[in-house]
Amino acid sequence: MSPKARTPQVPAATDPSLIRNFCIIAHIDHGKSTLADRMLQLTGVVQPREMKDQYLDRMDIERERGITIKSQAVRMPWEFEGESFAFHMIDTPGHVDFSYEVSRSLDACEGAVLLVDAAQGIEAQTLANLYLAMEHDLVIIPVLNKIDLPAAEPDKYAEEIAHLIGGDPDDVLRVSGKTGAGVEELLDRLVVEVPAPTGDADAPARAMIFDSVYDTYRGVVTFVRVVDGHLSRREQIRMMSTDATHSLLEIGVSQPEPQATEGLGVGEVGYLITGVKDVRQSKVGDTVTARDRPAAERIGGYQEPRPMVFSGLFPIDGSEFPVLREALEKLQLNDAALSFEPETSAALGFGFRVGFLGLLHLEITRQRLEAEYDLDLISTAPNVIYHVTTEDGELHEVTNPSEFPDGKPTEIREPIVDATVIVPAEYVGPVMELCQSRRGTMQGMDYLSEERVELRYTLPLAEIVFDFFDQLKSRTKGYASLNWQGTGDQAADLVKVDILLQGDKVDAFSAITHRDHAYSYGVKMAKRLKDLIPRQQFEVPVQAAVGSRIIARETIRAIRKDVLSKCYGGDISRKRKLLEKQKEGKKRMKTVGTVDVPQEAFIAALSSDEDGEGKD
Ligand SMILES: Nc1nc2c(ncn2[C@@H]2O[C@H](COP(=O)(O)OP(=O)(O)OP(=O)(O)O)[C@@H](O)[C@H]2O)c(=O)[nH]1
Repeated sequence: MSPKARTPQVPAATDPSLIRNFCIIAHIDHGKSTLADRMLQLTGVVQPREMKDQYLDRMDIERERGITIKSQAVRMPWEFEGESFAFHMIDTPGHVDFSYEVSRSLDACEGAVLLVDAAQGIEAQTLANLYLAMEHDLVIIPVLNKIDLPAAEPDKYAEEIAHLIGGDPDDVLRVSGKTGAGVEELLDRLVVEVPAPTGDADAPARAMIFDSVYDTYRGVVTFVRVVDGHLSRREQIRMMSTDATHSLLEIGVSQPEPQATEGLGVGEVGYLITGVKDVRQSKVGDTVTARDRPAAERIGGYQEPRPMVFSGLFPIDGSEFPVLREALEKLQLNDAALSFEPETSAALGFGFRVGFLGLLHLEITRQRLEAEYDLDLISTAPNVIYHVTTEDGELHEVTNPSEFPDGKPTEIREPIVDATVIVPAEYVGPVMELCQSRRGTMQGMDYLSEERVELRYTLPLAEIVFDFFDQLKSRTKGYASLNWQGTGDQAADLVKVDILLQGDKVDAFSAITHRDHAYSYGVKMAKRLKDLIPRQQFEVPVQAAVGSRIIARETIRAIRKDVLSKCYGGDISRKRKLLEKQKEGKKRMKTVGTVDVPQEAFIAALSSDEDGEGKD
């Protein structure tokens, strides 16, 4: 956080009737950050010359990818009919993987701006967020954005929105985050339509944590929304899930730079700094109370984040294992959904089995580990959670192919999701084909308008975590939007495919697939390894097997790599150099059984399909 926070004074809006807490929910790229920027400017909390695009997307990685990962709360003053109000705007992430974070932010609000791109209309993520906001009983203010675009069709999409949420198309506000048109009117409407927070000011303090950030200089910064009572600067606080107590070093609000205050009252949204360094001491979803006058009950209603996808992360340089552990521990604070435990692989050495919300979450985490902690990593193929019952009646939870029990299971269950795809009508065919090839079952189809269709499918999670979204985009020229939500599990005919080198299993390549896909996976991996592994002194069979049955085989032919053969004559120093070089080369090899495999081969084999072929 910046040490020289210079911002205009915001009235100490301890009177809850003058507070409005809201968030902006939108599909990715519909302009949430740009609208937030305009609000910061119009309310005067950020001066024009300090303004930079997407002001709130602080983290470098967010800027790089252009997406918002962490929610953040900003306080803004607003004069309306002679009274000074204080807004707390809570920024929410827009991507499908982070719906858990969205739901936490929604809990801190009474209202939501439903922002829809006037040239695109409602997309899958708009719907998903809207349903979440409705579940949280938020007042919805529908807004069409980007009305300055020549391609904008506000009338058409106002109809679409009104059709969806009820009400009159004329009530759908039209704004441009870019030019600022309509944004003042939106702020006025927020004052009028969003209810003021309610809570018992005299009750023991209760504040809920909706975000927690690890800051290198200040330690853990915890974002809270006060529900009851008052948290004061001089108080000791208590985390209700663990009963741990901490002194407050600072309490304050973001405007958006941190501004220390004397305390936070009912309905206020701000931050706490306690000086704790241990990232697990400030849990998202927890309730903060005062040590000396603690509340009796925690604030309920939170959903624990559950990882859906697991992958092994291994440092390429084995000595970086402790750095990886520390880095994961630090990321965990920012990210309540990240879980990990140590894992050992014969092929890849020491690493961690890491749980993620989805593939984007995996990718972002990996990118942060590499960028912020300077680690080089290999990740193994993502795996969902399977429940396998063996003949002895025991139930195994399998998040890693290596845990897949031997022998014949009596039942295997896999997670399934309800997926919604919104797509122009002409692409319905290709989308249905794709869903079918991924073992999908159609649940329904609705026309949002004459040209746009909402398709609903139940699909196995394992079939969509890999490249489903990419496939969907390429089959619909980028027009489809996708959202999904876990809904339970179903029995499925799944098998573990092992890859063997010279008869030895290479653990990093085992995969759990549907029986119908086992053969194509086996053939593909065997081929890949044959191409990537250099010839050895002896013949090496590369096999794919289901149980003891071999389903594919390739052979790496033998070669005697005599580096000296080219050196006729007696230049002994040159010969020595070549021998040294060959020895160096050996060091970078991993030995699997009797076969030397360059680590690059593992990395290349595990990297995603460079030839773009799908799983089907
Ligand atoms: N013409 C026009 N472009 C806009 C407007 N608002 C946003 N954009 C552009 O739309 C793109 C996406 O805007 P962002 O504000 O980054 O969208 P976002 O919803 O915050 O995106 P995520 O954070 O990735 O979810 C950017 O290129 C913006 O410049 C607008 O009112 N008019």
